[in-house]
Amino acid sequence: MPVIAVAHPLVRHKVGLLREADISTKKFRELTGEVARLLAYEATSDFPLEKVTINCWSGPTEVDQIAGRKVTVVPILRAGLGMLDGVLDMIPNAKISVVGLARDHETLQPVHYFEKFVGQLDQRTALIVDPMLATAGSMIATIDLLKRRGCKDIRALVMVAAPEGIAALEKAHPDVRCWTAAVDSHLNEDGYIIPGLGDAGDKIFGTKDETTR
Ligand SMILES: O=P(O)(O)OC[C@H]1O[C@H](OP(=O)(O)OP(=O)(O)O)[C@H](O)[C@@H]1O
Ligand SMILES: O=c1cc[nH]c(=O)[nH]1
Ligand SMILES: [Mg+2]
Repeated sequence: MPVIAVAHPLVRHKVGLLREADISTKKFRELTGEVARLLAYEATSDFPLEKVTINCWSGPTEVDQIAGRKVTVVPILRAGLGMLDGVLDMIPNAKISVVGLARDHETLQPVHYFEKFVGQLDQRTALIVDPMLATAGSMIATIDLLKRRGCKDIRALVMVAAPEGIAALEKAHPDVRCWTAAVDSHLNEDGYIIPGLGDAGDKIFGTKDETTR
């Protein structure tokens, strides 16, 4: 099942708070970070462990550590930056790759304007972060870029997904799992998720567009 709706009560509660129409930029950023931490926790639950012996206060002791996994977090600009710190709180040694895409308001197609990837993508788990999976055009384009560079373990973390985007993502990349905090009803005629969050990028950056909030 490539799209996993996280049912944890904390996640569901926080997504509900994010939907308040008059939410402040500060509160939206804080909640986005908190949801990102919880999604990262869920999406890493199968990371393998290995035993190592450390010097504990009581003497040599065998403990678990994550087995040599290299991770790159991939925020999709701009809105993905709002989730970056939350994921890094959980995986502080992760490297960061950045993809810049902006949806054309008429065609809804993602327009590519920036990319900077870390090396050794063939050996890394990529955790793509973007609050919104609407048509999934931006997510599919980012996965295409990662796969072209040899990345094989690709996971996506989103806060709200539309059924249309889920279907498109499952068709284009059935091997990629996507964790979402909510699956919403549908897209409106402008490609916005209903009920959704409005324009997540504008809310995180404080560039509120009165027509989409
Ligand atoms: O699934 P899609 O139909 O591609 O839509 C989702 C994309 O749209 C939003 O970004 P936007 O293009 O508005 O850019 P921004 O983050 O700079 O605001 C959002 O953050 C996703 O990247
Ligand atoms: O609902 C949506 C769809 C795309 N981008 C957003 O920020 N919100
Ligand atoms: Mg936007």
